[in-house]
Amino acid sequence: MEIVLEAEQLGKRYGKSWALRDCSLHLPAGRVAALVGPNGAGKSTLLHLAVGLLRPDAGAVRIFGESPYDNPGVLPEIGFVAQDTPLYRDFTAAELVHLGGRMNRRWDATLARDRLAQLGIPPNLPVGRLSGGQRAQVALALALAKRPRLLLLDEPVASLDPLARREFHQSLMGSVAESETTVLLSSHLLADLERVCDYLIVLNSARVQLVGVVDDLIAAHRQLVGPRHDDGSIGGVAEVVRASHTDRQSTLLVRTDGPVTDPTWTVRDVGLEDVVLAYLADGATQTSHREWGVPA
Ligand SMILES: Nc1ncnc2c1ncn2[C@@H]1O[C@H](COP(=O)(O)OP(=O)(O)OP(=O)(O)O)[C@@H](O)[C@H]1O
Repeated sequence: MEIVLEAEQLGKRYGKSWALRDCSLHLPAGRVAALVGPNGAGKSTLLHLAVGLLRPDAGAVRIFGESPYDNPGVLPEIGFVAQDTPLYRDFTAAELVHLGGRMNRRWDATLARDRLAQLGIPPNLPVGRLSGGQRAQVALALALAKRPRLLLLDEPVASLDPLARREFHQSLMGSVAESETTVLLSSHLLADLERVCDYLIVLNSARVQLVGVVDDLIAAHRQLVGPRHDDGSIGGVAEVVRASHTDRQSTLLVRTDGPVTDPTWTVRDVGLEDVVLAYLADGATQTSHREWGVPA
């Protein structure tokens, strides 16, 4: 199994605060991976480290075995669309496609033009006058024209309406299926991600909470509902990820290590959104409450 992106105890600090800490994970080739977490979790920081825009303060990140900060030779293999889809606003889409050809050794202008024509993007209008969604499509077309082996997208659909989001994801999936590109995209839209991603990385408060193949993660978690349960082990449960209680009843999101056969529990399957939200529920707000001087 080829590993495209590998982070080992990776950390980045701004002043005294860690934006990313002890981040260890790997992304196998051919995956379409979701990078999720609340605002300020460290998603953009991880992507910027992966593309060599930031230098790690601890540990290492390697893309195809190379440090992107120390070895710019790996950068032609990476396509990156930053959060605000920065483009030269006075240039037209046609000019940007042409410019890309002058700036990149490997450049598929035909692919970019075909995509943009298919999407009805006007070629001769300055991109600053296109809609947010159209600009996102131009940025994606330019990134794909690079024929990258790894494509990093920082909240690519944030400015799109639901229909445009669906079209964006469909066209992205079509392109990467053809080219076998590995994709890592950050987003807050969990329901959308479930449709397009087969690998998941959850960040919270600068730390990795969960990494793995989506189907494996879903298969390894269950919701249990039963009489109030405050403590003690449950057969088949490796970890209680999140618990909520009423006076008489407990609802648990658990990671299993076998079948849960105790008949006092009603066992339900969970979706990706349930799993992610359970891992994000704890811990994030403690520091914030302290800093604001209000009770948690
Ligand atoms: N240039 C910077 N200077 C100081 N702190 C920064 C800087 N960039 C990011 N941070 C801090 O690092 C932390 C992680 O930020 P980052 O942008 O990686 O989060 P994110 O998960 O991408 O958030 P969002 O979902 O809001 O885009 C935050 O606490 C942020 O305030």
